[in-house]
Amino acid sequence: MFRGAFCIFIIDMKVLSAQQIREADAYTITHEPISSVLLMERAAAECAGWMVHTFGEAPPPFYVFCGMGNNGGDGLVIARLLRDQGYNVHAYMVHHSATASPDNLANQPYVQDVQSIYSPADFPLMEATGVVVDAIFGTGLSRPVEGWVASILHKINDGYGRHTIVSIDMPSGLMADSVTGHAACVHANYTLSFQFYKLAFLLPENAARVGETVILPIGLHPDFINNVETKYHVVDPRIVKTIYQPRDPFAHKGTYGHALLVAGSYGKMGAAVLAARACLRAGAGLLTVHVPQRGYEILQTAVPEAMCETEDQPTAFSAHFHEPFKHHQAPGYATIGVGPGLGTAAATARALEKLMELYHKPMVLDADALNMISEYPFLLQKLPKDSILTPHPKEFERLFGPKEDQFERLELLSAKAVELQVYILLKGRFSAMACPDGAVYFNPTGNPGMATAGSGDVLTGILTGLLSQGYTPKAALLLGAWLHGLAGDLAADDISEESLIAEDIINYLGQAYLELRK
Ligand SMILES: NC(=O)C1=CN([C@@H]2O[C@H](COP(=O)(O)OP(=O)(O)OC[C@H]3O[C@@H](n4cnc5c(N)ncnc54)[C@H](O)[C@@H]3O)[C@@H](O)[C@H]2O)[C@@H](O)CC1
Ligand SMILES: [K+]
Repeated sequence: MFRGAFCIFIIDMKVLSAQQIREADAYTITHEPISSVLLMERAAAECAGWMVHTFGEAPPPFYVFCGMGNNGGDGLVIARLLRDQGYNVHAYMVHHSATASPDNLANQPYVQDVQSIYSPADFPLMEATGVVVDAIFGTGLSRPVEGWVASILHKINDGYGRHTIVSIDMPSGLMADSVTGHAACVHANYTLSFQFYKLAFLLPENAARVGETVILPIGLHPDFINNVETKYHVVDPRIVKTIYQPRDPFAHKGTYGHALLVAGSYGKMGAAVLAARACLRAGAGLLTVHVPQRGYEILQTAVPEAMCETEDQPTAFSAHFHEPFKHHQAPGYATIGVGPGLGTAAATARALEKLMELYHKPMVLDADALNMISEYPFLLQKLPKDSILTPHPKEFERLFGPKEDQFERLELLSAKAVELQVYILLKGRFSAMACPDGAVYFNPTGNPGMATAGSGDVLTGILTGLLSQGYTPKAALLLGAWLHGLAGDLAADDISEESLIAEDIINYLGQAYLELRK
């Protein structure tokens, strides 16, 4: 018996634009109410607290570079608070504008010995080690940083590796919602971002600038956050714990669905094996794997828990599918995952087309299934509604065309999910998952060790296994991407990122599930 879709209320972490953050700020000041200078104090106190907690054991000298807006105001307050705690703090004011913001001005009298910087010649000599606090520009940056101020940012970057660079709210020079390109920008080790991720942090081209993101709550008003409409979201533990459904004590294997995986071809049976193992470890009740005739023994030996089927009339040693999948059975499956190691033979593409004509529940399409769709774009119109597509950037480009930068790619991702009424997961450091309503969720789990052969096959298996159990496509997608990344993180903690192989992600999936129970 196939369990019905879970009814889930999904909460999430919104990604606000710079303009929306300003509105959140203004709303909080009016409705909490709190003065803007006290809100600055609260934000800066969070930063100073984080620094004491992180660097407090062997206090380094702190070099705090302040701008003339409110980001610089934060810097001034941080300098004061750290000095109050007895730390050795050097403070600087980078005079990039003629006037300072009112809250910056209000804080200036309380910080003594602030050295002014008017040109690169004023840049200080710093000790070999220390913490550089970058509070020059935040969300108020309105254009690329140029001229002597750009030189100051470059000089800060010259210390990267010797100094720990902590950017307040944003690395100075980074545009929050648009392309920074090659413009000058601080390269931070840590970015202490107030309350929200900024979209720029989630783009691969900015990874080296942002470093590790730490989100610090500063008490912006919950009414505003709940009501503000955003397209972009970051998945967090609260969301996945809400989605996750512990097992029913009265369950039997039929409760968790019968999944079909269509995968493997000559030389690529490993992809089928990995997807099958991942599907079972994700919790599918029953699994049938459809492989070419010559992959039969491999699959049966490597994954004894799965059932295996081949073509009705197998061609001897057939390397690809020449027969349609078992069409008469297809509708009975809870879901179907298609693509890992499948090959792109014309006969296989025809079989895929027939499968999509026959099967109307959401399926998972990856790898060669996507490559065949790129080759025969009319297949896009035959995708079952709410299916999940999981392209890596090259597959995405083959499917939907090239884009100049990730901002444009995300727009296209969202538009295609709406147009085709499917879910599309664009793989990357923060995999971006677009929904049929246009919303885009970023998954924060995972590490570079997962950039390894077969990692995508494992994700296909996990998603198929979750759909099979009755999770809705959206729930399966958000939970599956999270679990996949978390299993990779747990594996890397034990065996290193370098040694991590796809099988390890499967082996740590159980521990990732246990984390959800904590
Ligand atoms: N929005 C919020 O919720 C809060 C914001 N706070 C801080 O306020 C910051 C935003 O402050 P502001 O709006 O004052 O903006 P910023 O402090 O980021 O910068 C604005 C200043 O930079 C100048 N500027 C912009 N682009 C420039 C360029 N390319 N070259 C030279 N000068 C340039 C502007 O003329 C202005 O003087 C946030 O990043 C955060 O650090 C916190 O103090 C408290 C809460
Ligand atoms: K900054």
